[in-house]
Amino acid sequence: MTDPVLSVQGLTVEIPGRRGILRPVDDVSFDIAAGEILGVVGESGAGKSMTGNAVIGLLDPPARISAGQVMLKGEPIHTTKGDAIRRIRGKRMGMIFQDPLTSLNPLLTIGDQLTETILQHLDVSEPEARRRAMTALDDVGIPAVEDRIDSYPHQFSGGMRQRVVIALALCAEPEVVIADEPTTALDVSVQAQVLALLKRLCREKGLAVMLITHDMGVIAETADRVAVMYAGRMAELGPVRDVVTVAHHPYTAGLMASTPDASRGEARLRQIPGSMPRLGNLPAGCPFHPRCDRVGEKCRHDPRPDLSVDGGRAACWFPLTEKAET
Ligand SMILES: Nc1ncnc2c1ncn2[C@@H]1O[C@H](COP(=O)(O)OP(=O)(O)OP(=O)(O)O)[C@@H](O)[C@H]1O
Repeated sequence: MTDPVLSVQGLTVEIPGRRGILRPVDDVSFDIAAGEILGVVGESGAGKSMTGNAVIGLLDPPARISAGQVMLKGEPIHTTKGDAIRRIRGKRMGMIFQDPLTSLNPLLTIGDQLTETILQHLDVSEPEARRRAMTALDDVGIPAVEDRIDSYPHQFSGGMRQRVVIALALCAEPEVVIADEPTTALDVSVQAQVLALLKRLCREKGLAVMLITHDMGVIAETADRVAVMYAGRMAELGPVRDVVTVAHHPYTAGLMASTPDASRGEARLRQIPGSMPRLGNLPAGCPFHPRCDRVGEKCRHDPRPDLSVDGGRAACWFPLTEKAET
């Protein structure tokens, strides 16, 4: 891989609670290169959003980064606070959330919101900012931009609003984009269009994109590499085409099996039995072991192995490429 734009190493987030310290993100590491989409996938509560929020400096106290580092083009940003992190967030890292209405101000036209953001982060004149706002809207496929730029968010459909949010995240020309369930609130057909747009912009603008989703289908369609998370830790990391062909971690295989393949007309899902353990009540050994059909004695007692950089792709004692313990 060329030098990564975003490098996350050993990232750990802690939340002090009445019954002790919770670790919603535990020793998570990944890199994202320019023009690459890393998909982060897992069920609800896996720690995906918390990872994204930690990377972009948006953790709500008392949650805090307790270990590890976040490097943006080799520069550590995990200790950056206040105005400095706000500047990085607007200018160098953009964020796209699930609900476009949380990112848009209902009282301002989309043109004013874009122009304001551009003026805040780029050293350009007001007419130039307005021109760039138009280009940004054009880039995300808003038709008849000249007629729509002075419209308010509620005058757009859900899909078009999410395009505006993408324009807003990209208008200050960031290097990294974190998209947290960007299409979950949209109809399936609109979802595909918005994901295709994100992919095109990632390639054209050389963005490093972290795409957070619970949907393996979205990953298969959109991402280049995938990080599978379970109970705050990384279960598997690898190129999407390898992972969807042969999952190494039983949890990844379970996620794949519960994703319907529309091309084969599949509708019924085979859900993974059981549910993700609560953070304050993690089982001993591998946290996935109570749900795992390959569980061996080791899994009940020994912490799961680390992901090894070369060799093992999954944090599992008995990955699917090896014979299960009998
Ligand atoms: N303030 C908090 N105090 C205690 N636990 C928290 C707090 N905020 C989040 N958590 C827990 O942290 C874990 C990770 O949450 P996170 O939102 O990152 O999961 P996620 O994978 O993004 O799931 P979802 O898709 O539902 O958003 C969850 O178990 C959640 O209950």
